[in-house]
Amino acid sequence: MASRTSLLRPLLRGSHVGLRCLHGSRRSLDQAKVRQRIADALKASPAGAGHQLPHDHHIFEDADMKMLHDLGIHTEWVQHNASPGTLYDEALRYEKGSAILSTGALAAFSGAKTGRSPMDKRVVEEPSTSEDIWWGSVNVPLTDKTFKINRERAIDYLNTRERLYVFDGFAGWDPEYRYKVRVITSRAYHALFMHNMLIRPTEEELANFGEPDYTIYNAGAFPCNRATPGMTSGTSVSLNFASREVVILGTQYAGEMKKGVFTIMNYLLPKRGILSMHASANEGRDGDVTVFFGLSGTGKTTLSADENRLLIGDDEHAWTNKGIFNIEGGCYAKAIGLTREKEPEIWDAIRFGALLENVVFDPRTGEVDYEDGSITENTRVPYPLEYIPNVKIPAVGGHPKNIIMLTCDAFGVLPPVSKLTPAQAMYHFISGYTAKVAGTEMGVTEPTATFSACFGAPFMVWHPAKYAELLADNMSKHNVNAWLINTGWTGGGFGKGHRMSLKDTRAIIDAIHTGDLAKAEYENFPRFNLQVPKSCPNVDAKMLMPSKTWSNQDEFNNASQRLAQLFKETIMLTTTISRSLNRAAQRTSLQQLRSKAWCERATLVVARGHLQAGTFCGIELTKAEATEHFEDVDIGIRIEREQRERQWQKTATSAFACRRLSHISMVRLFSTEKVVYGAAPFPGGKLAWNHHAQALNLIHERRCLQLVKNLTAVVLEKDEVLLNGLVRAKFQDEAEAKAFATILPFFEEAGEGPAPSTPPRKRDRAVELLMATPAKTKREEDDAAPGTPPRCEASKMRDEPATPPAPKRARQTRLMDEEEPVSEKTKLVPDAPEQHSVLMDEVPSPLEGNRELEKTESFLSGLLNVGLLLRANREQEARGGSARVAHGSRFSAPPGYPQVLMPSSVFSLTQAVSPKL
Ligand SMILES: Nc1ncnc2c1ncn2[C@@H]1O[C@H](COP(=O)(O)OP(=O)(O)O)[C@@H](O)[C@H]1O
Ligand SMILES: C=C(OP(=O)(O)O)C(=O)O
Repeated sequence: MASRTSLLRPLLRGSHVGLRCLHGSRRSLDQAKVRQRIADALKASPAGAGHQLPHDHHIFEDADMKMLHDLGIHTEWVQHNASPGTLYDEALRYEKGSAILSTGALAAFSGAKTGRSPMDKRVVEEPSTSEDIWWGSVNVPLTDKTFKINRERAIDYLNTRERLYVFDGFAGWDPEYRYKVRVITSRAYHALFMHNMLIRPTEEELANFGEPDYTIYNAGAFPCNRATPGMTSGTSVSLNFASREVVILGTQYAGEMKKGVFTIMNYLLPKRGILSMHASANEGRDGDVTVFFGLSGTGKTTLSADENRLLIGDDEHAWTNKGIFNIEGGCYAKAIGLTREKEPEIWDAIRFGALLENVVFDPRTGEVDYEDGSITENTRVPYPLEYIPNVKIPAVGGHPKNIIMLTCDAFGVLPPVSKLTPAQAMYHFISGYTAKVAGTEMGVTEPTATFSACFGAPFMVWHPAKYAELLADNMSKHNVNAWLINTGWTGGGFGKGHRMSLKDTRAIIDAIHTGDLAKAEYENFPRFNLQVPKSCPNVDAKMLMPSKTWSNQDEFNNASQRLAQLFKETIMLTTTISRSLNRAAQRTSLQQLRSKAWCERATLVVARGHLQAGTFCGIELTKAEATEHFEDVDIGIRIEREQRERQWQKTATSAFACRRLSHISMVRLFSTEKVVYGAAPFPGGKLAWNHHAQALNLIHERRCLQLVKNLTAVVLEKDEVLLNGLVRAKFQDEAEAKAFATILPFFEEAGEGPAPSTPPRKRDRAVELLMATPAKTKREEDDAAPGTPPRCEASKMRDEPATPPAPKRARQTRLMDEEEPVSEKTKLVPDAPEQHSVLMDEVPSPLEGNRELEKTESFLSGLLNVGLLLRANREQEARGGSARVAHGSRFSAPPGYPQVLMPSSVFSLTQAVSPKL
């Protein structure tokens, strides 16, 4: 066994002396002279004998050099798309610990970081993309200024290096969706990694490469400055979609580059209506394609390498109207515990040109100990696709016949295989339940349950609904079978049971491919309502039903209940995320924010470490502004301070639950991961919450229905409804818009809270008025005399007059919320603000005339479906049945309810199949 110190000892010393003389050379030298000087230098070097003279294109052409100079890079020695042999040489000479192993693979070490650093990923917030991005804990915003500081720091560092490596390659095997990526790095190891992982250009393609679409500056050996605003550690991976750059500082884990490219593709492809997938894929002899979705460690690489099928790719794919294509040119397999018997294709791919990262080996023999995880559990081997014998090049395939969702269930509860309905497939795609395995992310040391939307939340850029909608669309068009496979634990959870055997998982996948599994008899797996086969060729039937593998049934029931609870909470979170509505709303100016009607309802909260006007779309304020405009400023500041002192939970619970919660409930609540959102009428206000379960309880049990209860609607145009005076929802036609308005009373009735204070007669009248309000055309509005207040049906209805003065040019009246019912809880808030009737022109809708309508629709349908389904579920359950929800984009309302056509949404599907507690 190799000792750690011996591993890190440089293998070759001083052999670069001769090469150094090149640094004085000027780039104006022609290439022949440069090559001659290298040859001379090599001859003079102690290791020179037999040293391979770099191929022509290893040295940049002058034009390319100029391109680098323009980026601020002035290092003279730049290897361009060097061959693996050259990169081996370079690594052996200049990178500590590098060695050629017995298989011919190159051993490389990534230093302190041996896994991804998701907490240190940042995305530049800038106008051209900010509305598209799903901001939150995955896509943490960064200012352009900080990005520039990091970029400059990276370039400064690269300029201190005597040798740099540039690799130009492609992402995407379909030429129509192919992007050019340039990687600039100070490590030969990184260049070889990207040589393996990107699609390698031919000589001709390289000659015509031109300007890249995206550039990655990998200065991972040098830390970022943690005092730079927005940086929280010495590591930073920052993406800038506007400048099309990625800057890496403070981590040499090579996976950051590959996942950086994937993140870029996850932005660019959906923007073009193409689904990108964190999935592997292979193809049968008959051309049938299988896609394996899964978070890291669930088995995408392992299971897609199948001797009976052609490998298309092991990690990142896209699905167009032609079929699927791989994004990458290589595979990135896990090496821990690797054996030839279990994973022969991967084992045989470990040869010259492949890298072995962070493995322990015997320096005398070069033999690797694959069981040794003492450097990291995340030992890896990147190799080119062609190293798998049965690979499909070009790496494209037809439309999938089977979609397999891989989950590594650390609870040991989910069956090894279940057949999914389309609704269940969407449900599991959106929830993305699995366990993070040790090592892949820094800090994860044992399997940890997680819900990673789209089975790859860390790499998604848009809201998960964007990917879910594309997947739902593709699946319905191409009649795909969907399966859920648990590659995690069985017979007990992590620590008690054991990992599903690879042999069984492979046998199950074989049976899917032969069609045997589809023909099997199925039984129901209770609580999760999954269809589980009673038998599967080459698998012990007892294995198939999880309860039968546990010795203690009480423990099984507890674990299953716990997991179901987690699912329930997560899907509730996911279905109610406001998508990018909050970003749209952010465009509202501070001036509008200062308008009295808004201020009175403002609540200050802390989100993303900044003081924000909670119910006002997350607009960031200075403390001075906050103090000037908001009476509640002290609470916000206190929270901010206490948050810093890590007393978040206490503060959140005491401050919000006792005092501010009902205040905020005025503007409705819903929640995402640990964050409670104020929804309509001012979406996007955020409250930080420490325990999302706790927050959910508050919302789910007490507030959710009030959330929908308080919606009001005005039919604006034939097909457009104005919701709560702010959010416009566009419907297919007038009938749908009217149906929407008609359904509102049902939400009101569905509320679990105290009866609304408005008498039913008034309520009916409101609906009548809503329905009767003639759709005002733009022309009619323009024709109205300036200064003439509009017909205010809402204020006619109300006992009190509308408070604000008539606007100069009013167009549309907002029908006000019903008064908030005064419950015991709201009484806790003596200063609960009043809601005022405001005319639209006074507080113009931030959504007006913008492109958010579609997103609004999705948001609304998600929101509304929650309300409808809760009621439907209750009623159906009361009758002893389960909720009835139609597949597709339509919600089938319970008998006696009007049939409501909702805009296309996957949310109704997901709600329908949520596990029963
Ligand atoms: N039943 C199983 N199915 C798939 N992988 C398994 C199974 N049991 C153990 N493993 C191990 O889990 C790891 C899966 O990793 P990998 O295939 O690289 O996942 P991904 O490509 O999804 O990140 C491999 O090390 C594999 O040997
Ligand atoms: C490389 C990674 O993913 P995967 O395990 O899916 O290859 C990663 O998450 O860093």
